[in-house]
Amino acid sequence: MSDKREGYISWDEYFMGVAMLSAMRSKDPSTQVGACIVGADNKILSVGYNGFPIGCSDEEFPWSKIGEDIDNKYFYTTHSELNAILNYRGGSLEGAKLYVSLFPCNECAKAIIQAGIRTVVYDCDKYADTPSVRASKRMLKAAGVEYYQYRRTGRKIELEL
Ligand SMILES: Nc1nc(=O)n([C@H]2C[C@H](O)[C@@H](COP(=O)(O)O)O2)cc1CO
Ligand SMILES: [Zn+2]
Repeated sequence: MSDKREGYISWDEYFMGVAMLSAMRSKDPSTQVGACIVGADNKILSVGYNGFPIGCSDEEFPWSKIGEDIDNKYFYTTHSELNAILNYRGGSLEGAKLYVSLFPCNECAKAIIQAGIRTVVYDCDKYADTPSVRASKRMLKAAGVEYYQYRRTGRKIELEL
C-alpha cells in the first residue's frame, strides 16, 4: 500500500488549469483565452494568452471590436495558441499536445499543423458554428491532428495570491 497523498490534480487538470490561469492575464474585455503546450513526458514547453504584440500598448491600442476603421482589436490581437507557439524558443514542437481554453481558429490551426503539434485538447467551443472554426476543424482533420474536448471534473481550485 502506498502512502502517497490523495487528491492531487490529474495531468489534464494541471495542463488545462495552466491554460486557464494564463487566460487570466488577457486584457481582452470580452474573451480571455489561454494555451499550454506540453511535450512528451508531460513537460510544459510553453504557455500563451491572447494579447497585442510586443510594443503595441494595451493602453494605446483598441480593445473594442466595434471600432471604426483600424480602431478594432481584431487587427492586433495575437491568439493564445499562436502566442504559445511563438513563445517557445527551445526548438521543435513536433509531436506536442496543445491545451487551449477555446477551440482554435483557422489561422491558429495552420500554425498548429505547421509547428508539428499532433493533439489539441480544448475546453469551450463557443464559436463552433463560425466558418473560421469549421475551416479549422476541416484542416486539423485533413492534417491528422487529433482534437477532443477536455472533460471537466468539476474540481474547484482556490489560490490565495
Ligand atoms: N481560439 C481563439 N484564441 C484566441 O486567443 N482568441 C482571441 C482573439 C480575441 O482577442 C478574443 C475573441 O474575442 P471575441 O470575438 O470573443 O470578442 O479571443 C480567439 C479564439 C477563437 O477562435
Ligand atoms: Zn486563432
